[in-house]
Amino acid sequence: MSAAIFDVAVQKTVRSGGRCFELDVSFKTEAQRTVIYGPSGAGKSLTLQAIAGLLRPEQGRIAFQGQALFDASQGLNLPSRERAFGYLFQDYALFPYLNVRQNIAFGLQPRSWLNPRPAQDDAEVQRWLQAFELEAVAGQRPHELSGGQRQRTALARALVNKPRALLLDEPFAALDPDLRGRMRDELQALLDRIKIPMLMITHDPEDLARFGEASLLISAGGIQP
Ligand SMILES: Nc1ncnc2c1ncn2[C@@H]1O[C@H](COP(=O)(O)OP(=O)(O)OP(=O)(O)O)[C@@H](O)[C@H]1O
Repeated sequence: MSAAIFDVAVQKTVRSGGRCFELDVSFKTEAQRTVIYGPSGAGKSLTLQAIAGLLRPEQGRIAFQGQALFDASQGLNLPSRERAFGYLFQDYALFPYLNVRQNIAFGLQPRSWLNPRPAQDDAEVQRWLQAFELEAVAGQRPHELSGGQRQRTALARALVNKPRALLLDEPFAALDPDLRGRMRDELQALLDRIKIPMLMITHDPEDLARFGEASLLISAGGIQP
């Protein structure tokens, strides 16, 4: 029997301004494309951050294709970089003072001066500039881009390091409805081409219909049965 792509069972309590939110999510998926769907404030982003290694749960375990990434009982917490996932933030989180090419190159693993980046890394940046038709705007900064170009830049940054899986936080929420449709087509074509597992969180039923080979419903911090 093959290992699940994602096998997650974690708990975390977050507190802010006197409020307390309990995340207690547990799911296992064998699908290449999984969508976690739920309302605002349900705990979607916290779940994705825990899987990416950006948020440390208090309890539980996270495994990817049979490899443990986090295991509280064993004190294991693989750093985000070693998990090697491509992460697309809801607001894209592009660096405003870096141009498109530099933003994409930022996704590459940092290397020391003793171990400089090989030339093929620049070829990788070039490859994604071409793939997403960003060459013409490669020297422009995020505020000089359209919404679609910003999203493609962020996706290119997530992909340039050849991630083992793509984690997408509301990838289309910042786009107007027209563009949303087009970018969904683009993502679908991309996933068909690169064939890496994808985990998406969204509150948009259209995303669920389109990408939810497996779908999970989350509300009030937990996955619903
Ligand atoms: N860093 C944090 N510190 C404290 N509380 C947080 C933190 N991040 C999120 N929360 C709280 O945890 C709850 C779940 O947040 P989360 O961002 O996971 O929701 P979400 O389902 O992704 O919502 P949305 O669709 O609006 O992005 C919310 O009540 C939020 O206020």
